[in-house]
Amino acid sequence: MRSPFHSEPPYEHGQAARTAVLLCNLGTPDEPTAPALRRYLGQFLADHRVVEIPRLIWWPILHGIILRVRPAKSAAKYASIWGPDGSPLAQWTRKQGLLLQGWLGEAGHAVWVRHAMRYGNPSIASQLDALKAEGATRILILPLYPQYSGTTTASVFDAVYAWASRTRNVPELRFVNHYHDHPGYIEALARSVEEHWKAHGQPDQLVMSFHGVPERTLHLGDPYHCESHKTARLLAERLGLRPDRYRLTFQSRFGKAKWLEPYTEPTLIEMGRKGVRRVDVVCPGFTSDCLETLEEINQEAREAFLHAGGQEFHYIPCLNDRPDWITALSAVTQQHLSGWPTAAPDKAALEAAREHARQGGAPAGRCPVAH
Ligand SMILES: C=CC1=C(C)c2cc3[nH]c(cc4nc(cc5[nH]c(cc1n2)c(C)c5CCC(=O)O)C(CCC(=O)O)=C4C)c(C)c3C=C
Ligand SMILES: [Fe+2]
Ligand SMILES: [Fe+2]
Repeated sequence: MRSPFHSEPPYEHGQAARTAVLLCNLGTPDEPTAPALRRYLGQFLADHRVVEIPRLIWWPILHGIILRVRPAKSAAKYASIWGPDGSPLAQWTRKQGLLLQGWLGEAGHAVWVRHAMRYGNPSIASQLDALKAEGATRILILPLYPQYSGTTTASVFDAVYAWASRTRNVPELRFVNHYHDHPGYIEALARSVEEHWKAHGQPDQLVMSFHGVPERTLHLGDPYHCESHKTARLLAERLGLRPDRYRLTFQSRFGKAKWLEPYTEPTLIEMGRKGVRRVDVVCPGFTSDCLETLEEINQEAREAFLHAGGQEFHYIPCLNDRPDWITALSAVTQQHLSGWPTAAPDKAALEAAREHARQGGAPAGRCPVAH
């Protein structure tokens, strides 16, 4: 009989414990085309965390109507924001991963950073497989959503649990729920607004627009509404804005149900009609520019405000690759890594751990590496 010690991995000796961070974002289509959108929306809108309608009712609507009509319309919107390197959300998320890896390295942590998408590519499962194959034994799951919502954060966690349920040797896992009130995050937001104001002066009103969710999620206990309000209050306080100088609104409503109010675009139209001359819009819940900020806010909402009588509309970009934002992400990461060793492991032990992962354990009843 095989000795139980044969399957004991080399990192048990403490030399090759390897810590990794998986930055998780929502995802985006591979191309701005109707077929790519159909694949992406098919995966996204089938998630019961996102649409909480019983399958029996939702499935015919999704497959019979939405996936026939929406892909072409959404593809045209994506085409209007697509860059030379693809989807802005994908580009910024990739860059944030690389920068965070560098920042953590400079702070003396030998931590791997990868990024993954909840829908589309690279998937959470494929990136967790890759980290494990590289020898990671401890993984911090860091969603790129500062405010917790069951529709986003918990859905990322679901994907991690689903991967873990199919994995024999599960690494140690930690999860970041939120950082909506983290001083580094608030500071980065405040500086992004202040830099804009330094260059362009101040507006009559600052609109802080967050992605919406159905209102019923608030009554069912989802903290997203409250966390968005706390972020907005902290940002306003840090900017020294009185309550009558800013508004919190919710955008991107989907379907006919009531979502969190006030809605962004109707609020901007009302402001334009009431004679507000200039508004600046910032989207603190989005950590990367994406369709919802570049098209819905900077194109559609801009036009709606100006058409309603507003004179000047300024869109303040998301945190993207701002150094103060990467510093904040690095601070959140370091707080959550506390107690996990992050020193560079012994090279030979690491190679042994990788070999272990490559061999898938002890295929011939014999452990492939020496302990
Ligand atoms: C169907 C319901 C939706 C809920 C609930 C929802 C919550 C939610 N979404 C984000 C962040 C993003 N959403 C983005 C796009 C997007 N969102 C929905 C629907 C819901 N979102 C759809 C159908 C789409 C796709 C575009 C479209 O067809 O309209 C994006 C942009 C992705 C990109 O590729 O650029 C982001 C980011 C949050 C934070 C959130 C809840 C808090
Ligand atoms: Fe969304
Ligand atoms: Fe609330």
